[in-house]
Amino acid sequence: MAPKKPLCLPFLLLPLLTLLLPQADARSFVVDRDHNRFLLDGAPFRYVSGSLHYFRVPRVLWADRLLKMRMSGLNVVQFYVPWNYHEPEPGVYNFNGSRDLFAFLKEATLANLLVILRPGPYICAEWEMGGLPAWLLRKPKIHLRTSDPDFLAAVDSWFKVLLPRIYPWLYHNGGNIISIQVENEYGSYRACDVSYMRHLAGLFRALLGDRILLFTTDGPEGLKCGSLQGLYTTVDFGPADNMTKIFGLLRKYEPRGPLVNSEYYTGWLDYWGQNHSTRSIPAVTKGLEKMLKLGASVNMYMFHGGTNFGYWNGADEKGRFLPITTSYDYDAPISEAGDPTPKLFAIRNVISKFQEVPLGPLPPPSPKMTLGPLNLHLDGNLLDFLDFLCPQGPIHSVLPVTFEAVNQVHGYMLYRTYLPHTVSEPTQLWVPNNGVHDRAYVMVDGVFQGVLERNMKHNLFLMGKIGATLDVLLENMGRLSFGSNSSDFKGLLQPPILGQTILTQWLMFPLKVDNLVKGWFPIQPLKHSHPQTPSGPTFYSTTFPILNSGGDTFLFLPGWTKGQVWINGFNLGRYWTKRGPQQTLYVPRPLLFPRGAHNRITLLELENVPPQPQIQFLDRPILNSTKHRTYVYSLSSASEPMELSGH
Ligand SMILES: CCCCNC(=S)N1C[C@H](O)[C@@H](O)[C@@H](O)[C@H]1CO
Repeated sequence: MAPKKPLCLPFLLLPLLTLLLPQADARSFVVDRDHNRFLLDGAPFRYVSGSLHYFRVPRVLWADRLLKMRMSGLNVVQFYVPWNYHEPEPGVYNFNGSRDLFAFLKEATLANLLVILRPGPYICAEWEMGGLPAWLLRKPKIHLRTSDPDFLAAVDSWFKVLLPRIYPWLYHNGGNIISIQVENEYGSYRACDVSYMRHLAGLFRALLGDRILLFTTDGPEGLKCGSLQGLYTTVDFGPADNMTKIFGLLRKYEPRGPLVNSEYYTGWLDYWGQNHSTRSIPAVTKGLEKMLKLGASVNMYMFHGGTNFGYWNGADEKGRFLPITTSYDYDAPISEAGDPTPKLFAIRNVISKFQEVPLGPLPPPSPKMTLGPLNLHLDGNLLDFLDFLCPQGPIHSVLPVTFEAVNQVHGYMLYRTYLPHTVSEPTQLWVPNNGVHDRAYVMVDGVFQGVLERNMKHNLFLMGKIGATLDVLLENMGRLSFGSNSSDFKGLLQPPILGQTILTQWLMFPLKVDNLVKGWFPIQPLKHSHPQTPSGPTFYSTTFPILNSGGDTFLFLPGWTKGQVWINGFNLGRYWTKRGPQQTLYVPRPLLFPRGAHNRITLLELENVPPQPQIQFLDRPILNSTKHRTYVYSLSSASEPMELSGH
């Protein structure tokens, strides 16, 4: 629903009223440079905003999260628009269900929250490829985030679809969007292509008109290259940063107008294999109070983080490739499960010193559910399902090709060849130039040999007879969302070498695992032609009813290694119990069928299953376990876990 038209007064009354009343229809949000503030409808306005990403929360929970943000004292919600979430293929658009951006805008209105929109085209956000669609890489030489004509053509095409749909939602048109960000921390990107930024600014102006406030956001080191004449300059920094110094730097770009921190970090992101990140409540509230005392407008990043469901996590490059975890809890004021935390109440208390906070209690934490342990049964080795996973059959090439070259965006692709000679002694298999993007699971005649991993594990040793089938399952762990200026292609980027032999003649099977899991389970594989060893890529599943009315819950996979989970066909995301720090996956209650119906859980375990293939549903998350442990929780949620073993 587009916003309502302004009230239509009987035309005889209007001239009189416009003389008597301030411009009743003069909806406006502007910068007042004379008084270093914003004006909303002509009155001084300071926003206290929070980031919530609709693409990380099931649609049925949007209203709940936005209400909690409003009740926390916020008056604005800030969010990105991921291009790749809405244009999965060139010219194919999806604004449905949990991708219905306009339904989210309406929910924000209903929650009495104004909106700061950040449509990119690049958004970073620890999101797959920073929001850019992977299909851009089908032109391998494309220069992302520059005035490369191929890149700009795709950007123009996308924004000519999106921005006209945004136009009615602009505040002065009756909507709730008060400002729009152009690009994202462009000053942190080595290209520093000012004509690209000018192109974007011109496109936004052409499609959104000249009244909407357009702005940029950069870290302090990025202001030089990220700011642009005609776009309001804002900055981002966290509790530990030197606010006086940074705002002083900002004043070099915006000598007058309100100070704005567009991303005040309330927590931080997590990487698989690194320690869980937190930010202390005193540090966060101290910095917030100092900014509000300065009269600054602030957006807290994140106020509610949510989850990287499916394959949507991104990755950073900090010395090595670091994929982001499935949980985007971010140690945010509202937890991943949507529960108010002590940090929220502390922030709410600070806000209440500066502006009115809605009366009434915050909604309580949602009901939680424990269940299990549940035994999972073996459905079959992934190789047994190849006909279902790749119904169109393989692509042949002398040398292996990338995911992008065969239009495979997410997930997995199987690379198959045959041993050109017998290797009767353990012989090294490796891929030159760190060319495994990102993890490879190696089988010989269906028997799991081990793993190769980008930056981490460059070789393994195997034996086999001439003509034996060598299968290399490649996993895309999420494309770089920050740091690298190069395109993050996925798959085998170089032909593997066995001993001294470059392996050629490859069959590539792009795998549609989600279609299989959604469609046919439990299916019986056509043949169990592969040894049913509980190692290597294997499907497990079971069904289960929920007790009484159920609740939110956290899937715990003690003893499992790494893989993907689906519940009732919904791709819950990646687990990596062995590496951590995340040990549980958030399961929103709405994903589960009510009491009596049977829910189905399916796992694709990529490496090794525990001796007893069991799972549990806990009533609390485990996000900071840096050791692989095995716990058994008693069914009563009050008890602490008993640690069975540490290894
Ligand atoms: C390790 C730094 C990753 C770069 N990202 C940074 S600084 N951030 C700024 C960026 O604009 C935002 O989208 C988020 O990505 C945020 C971190 O949560």
